[in-house]
Amino acid sequence: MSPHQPVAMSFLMARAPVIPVLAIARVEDAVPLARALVAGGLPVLEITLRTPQALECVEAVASAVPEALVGVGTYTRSEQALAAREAGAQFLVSPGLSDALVSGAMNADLPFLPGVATASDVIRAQEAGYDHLKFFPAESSGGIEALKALGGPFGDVRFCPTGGIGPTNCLDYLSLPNVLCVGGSWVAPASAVAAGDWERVTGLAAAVTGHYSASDWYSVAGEEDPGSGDEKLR
Ligand SMILES: O=C[C@H](O)COP(=O)(O)O
Ligand SMILES: CC(=O)C(=O)O
Repeated sequence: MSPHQPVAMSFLMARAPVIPVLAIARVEDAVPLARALVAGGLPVLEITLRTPQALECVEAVASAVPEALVGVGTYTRSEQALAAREAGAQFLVSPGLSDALVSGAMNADLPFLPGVATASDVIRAQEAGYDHLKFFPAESSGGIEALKALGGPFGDVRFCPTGGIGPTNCLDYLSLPNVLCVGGSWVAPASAVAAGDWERVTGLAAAVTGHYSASDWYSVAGEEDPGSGDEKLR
């Protein structure tokens, strides 16, 4: 196990209540999308390898949005780890766990958030040295009740549930003692990204974080604030 992994992952997972899970279709959307999420209080971003240009997006965000902590998601093949690191990724997220993925993450010296769905998966992750885990797919793997049950035998494990989480159930997940944050795509809807509606993205993020103002949005978006700066986005 990489000795710094639990510290780094615990920091990342405690940094914000939601890790946006992003599949970015156009490289030019990556930076404004990242800025909009940061402005809404969500600086830890997972850019998934689900689009061919994902690593270009990581590179763009890593160099243009220093406030963001950008990682690569949908890490499913060990060779992706070094490519992610070279693009500027600061962590790796996978829907699952394998020996090869662990080796790849260690070779790249990147913190790794492996995906688990069962007690046996958790034991396997612990054997590999990981106690900060993604619970995926959260809703269809038993959701909140499953996390409560896993909290019995695995009281020291901390989870980032992902899959089927949105504005109506995220606070219930976040209230669990073994949940540090949740992952989800709802804060960056494809329709908002396609339309360049960054203020909507910031509003969805701020609806969870709750304390970000319009002036923050204009400041991070690099635009002039036409208002007083005190108006809430939501
Ligand atoms: O595959 C699912 C994504 O990782 C996130 O799930 P979601 O779209 O339900 O938030
Ligand atoms: C779902 C997930 O864990 C991922 O794409 O990284």
